[in-house]
Amino acid sequence: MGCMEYVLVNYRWLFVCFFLLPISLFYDLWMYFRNWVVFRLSSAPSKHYKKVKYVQEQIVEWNNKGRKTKMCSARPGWQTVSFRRPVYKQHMTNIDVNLVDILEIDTEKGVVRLEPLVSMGQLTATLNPLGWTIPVLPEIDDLTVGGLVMGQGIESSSHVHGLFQNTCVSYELVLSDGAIVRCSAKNEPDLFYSIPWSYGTLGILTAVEIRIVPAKKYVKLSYEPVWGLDNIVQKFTECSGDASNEFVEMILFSQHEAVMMTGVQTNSPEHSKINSIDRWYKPWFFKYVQEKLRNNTITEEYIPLRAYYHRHTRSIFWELQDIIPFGNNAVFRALLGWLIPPKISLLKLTQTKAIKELYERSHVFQDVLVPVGEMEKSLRRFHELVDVYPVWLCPFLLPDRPGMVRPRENRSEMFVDIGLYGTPRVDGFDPKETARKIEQHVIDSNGFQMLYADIYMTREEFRTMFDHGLYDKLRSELRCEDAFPEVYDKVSRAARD
Ligand SMILES: Cc1cc2nc3c(=O)[nH]c(=O)nc-3n(C[C@@H](O)[C@H](O)[C@H](O)COP(=O)(O)OP(=O)(O)OC[C@H]3O[C@@H](n4cnc5c(N)ncnc54)[C@H](O)[C@@H]3O)c2cc1C
Ligand SMILES: NC(=O)C1=CN([C@@H]2O[C@H](COP(=O)(O)OP(=O)(O)OC[C@H]3O[C@@H](n4cnc5c(N)ncnc54)[C@H](OP(=O)(O)O)[C@@H]3O)[C@@H](O)[C@H]2O)C=CC1
Ligand SMILES: CC(C)=CCC[C@@H](C)[C@H]1CC[C@H]2C3=C(CC[C@]12C)[C@@]1(C)CC[C@H](O)C[C@@H]1CC3
Repeated sequence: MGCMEYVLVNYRWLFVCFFLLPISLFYDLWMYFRNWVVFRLSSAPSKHYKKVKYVQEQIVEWNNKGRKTKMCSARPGWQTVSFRRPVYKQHMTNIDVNLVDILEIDTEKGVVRLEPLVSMGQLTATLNPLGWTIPVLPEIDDLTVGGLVMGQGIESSSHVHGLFQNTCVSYELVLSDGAIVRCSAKNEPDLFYSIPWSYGTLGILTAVEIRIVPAKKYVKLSYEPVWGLDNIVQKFTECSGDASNEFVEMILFSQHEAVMMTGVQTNSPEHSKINSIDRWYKPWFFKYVQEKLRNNTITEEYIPLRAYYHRHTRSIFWELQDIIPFGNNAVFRALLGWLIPPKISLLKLTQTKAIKELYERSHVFQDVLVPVGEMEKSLRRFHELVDVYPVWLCPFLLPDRPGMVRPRENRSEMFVDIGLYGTPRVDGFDPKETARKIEQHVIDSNGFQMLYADIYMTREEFRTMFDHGLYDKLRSELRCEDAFPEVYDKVSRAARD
């Protein structure tokens, strides 16, 4: 390892603090200015169909040239919120999809109409001041509507509303022949239910309508420390089944220590208990939550809604502690905390081969979705396999609807997302072998894996985990076979570098 490489691997914070953070700041300022101009001129939203026409033209041209290679979006791999880069983009026809705007907020119909590249940060900045929100708002600022619809999205309100796609009302798509189609549960239900988890392999998404619900100014959040795995699972199951909780989330700090968080929105906070956790000088959220384990008491406070939504953005869950080890230090926060976090896309763009290999060898990013009844067994198994803490636990309701992901018993079922992000502490950790064991556990538990993470399953195993019945039918009807790859060929380890 050369000298420069050694510094970049072992002192990545030097590069991040002195180079990446200032660049992230300029990038944010540029986007802020761009959005401000767009909003003032109101020009881009009115140009939606002009931009969609451009997508159509590219697909028609691809047809005219003989449908020779498959298609995917031209969004560069470094911009996506996942560790891997999509190598498949190199040998496919890349369709330029410049659709970044919030098109319309229709409070009478109760929907917001969005282009696929609208990010979660942009959406909360727009909707929340107007007194509206969407039912499931995934917490990382840079996640996009298109990625969440075509992939999957989850948040602490999912135990009531389901996954991100379960809150969508309609999709607008350009198909492989260049035609535009609009589908909803009533009109074209087969296509509507096949789009989630399809990873852009049925068509190019150009707009989405999502339900909106009134937003209040604060979330009244309660923190309850829980000890002992039995109690942890019992408390989690109880709170997830209680629909009076608008938000439910648990963070597991060891196999036997957790903090349960439940919340409701309110406009009447107790002023002495307001905590704006998003201020730059405040501790990182997960560290702050961990402090709650010091006392065996339930505490409550009022967090501004947008700060609650993006509570894990500042520390990228707990990933930033590996990049800037002193990032949560009070002095650092006071002086430079306002520059945090570096953009995930820039971290990806600038990571060297050595850093990438280091993460590959000694890091895990996995979100495992299993029925709540399998939670205890799964937590024990993942403790044996990786011993990574904190662990993110988020419940979600899986409704009985057609599509790739559905409950086995043909009735809605409560699931838990077990998020494993960090450095495994087990001896002899082997990323591939461990991932295979996790996958087998998920299949045996009638669960699913989030597909942004590494997938080592064979095609047959993948088809066992995800129901391809409706998807295959639609791919054949819409002439997708020579137009778009199968999902497996976009998400398997072989397709991503
Ligand atoms: C009615 C209306 C219509 C609009 N229509 C459009 C449109 O069609 N197209 C368009 O592009 N824009 C539109 N806008 C502008 C709108 O998208 C946002 O105001 C704009 O994107 C600025 O958002 P921001 O996230 O960059 O700004 P800021 O709120 O200043 O945020 C700056 C950065 O910090 C992050 N951030 C801010 N607060 C928090 C927090 N509490 N926790 C964590 N991170 C945080 C943000 O996500 C962002 O990355 C519209 C606005 C309104 C009110
Ligand atoms: N809280 C949460 O729920 C979190 C979720 N995630 C994961 O992150 C992913 C989203 O990341 P993000 O960077 O936004 O998205 P990505 O760019 O990673 O896109 C995900 C997939 O959606 C496809 N896609 C996106 N837009 C379109 C479109 N307009 N038309 C057709 N296909 C499209 C992409 O196709 P193509 O390959 O052709 O570009 C890609 O296969 C989700 O899949 C989710 O699982 C990550 C962190 C947190
Ligand atoms: C809440 C859910 C469902 C998932 C959260 C997953 C995220 C914590 C990870 C998804 C992609 C990850 C990446 C990184 C950190 C953790 C994620 C955001 C890095 C920024 C870590 C540093 C590397 O150099 C680049 C990584 C890119 C992907």
